[in-house]
Amino acid sequence: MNTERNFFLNRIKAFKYAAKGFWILITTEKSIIAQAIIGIIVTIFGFIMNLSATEWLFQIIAIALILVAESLNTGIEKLADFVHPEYHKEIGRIKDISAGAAFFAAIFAVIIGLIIYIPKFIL
Ligand SMILES: Nc1ncnc2c1ncn2[C@@H]1O[C@H](COP(=O)(O)OP(=O)(O)OP(=O)(O)O)[C@@H](O)[C@H]1O
Repeated sequence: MNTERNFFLNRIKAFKYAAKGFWILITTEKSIIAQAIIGIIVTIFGFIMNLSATEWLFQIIAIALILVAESLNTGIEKLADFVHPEYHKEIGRIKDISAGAAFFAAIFAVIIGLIIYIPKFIL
């Protein structure tokens, strides 16, 4: 019973830490704020273009993919700067790889965007 209670208390605590991290990201991290603003603009555009339910789902997934990848990239950059603030070739490589993950997400988000919007403008 007690371990069960601890489990739930720990889950609530973990949720609070995660919410704190979310708040840090959206209030202090310029790259996340910029991506969130783009996400809001694209969402407004979605309303203007009257997207179908399926198109909305893919657009929301694309926005989420970008924000999640960018957030993890930010975390890895912070960790790298903390463990090794000075210049190091390997830190540069780690940061490049981490940024590459965000780039991956961006490529697929653009593909999703093209599939949704090209027919609306061309057909
Ligand atoms: N300590 C370092 N040692 C070697 N290369 C680094 C180091 N810090 C940054 N770099 C290089 O500079 C690039 C940009 O790093 P930085 O941490 O400034 O990321 P950024 O994308 O500019 O960050 P932000 O998301 O804050 O704009 C890295 O991908 C890496 O190639």
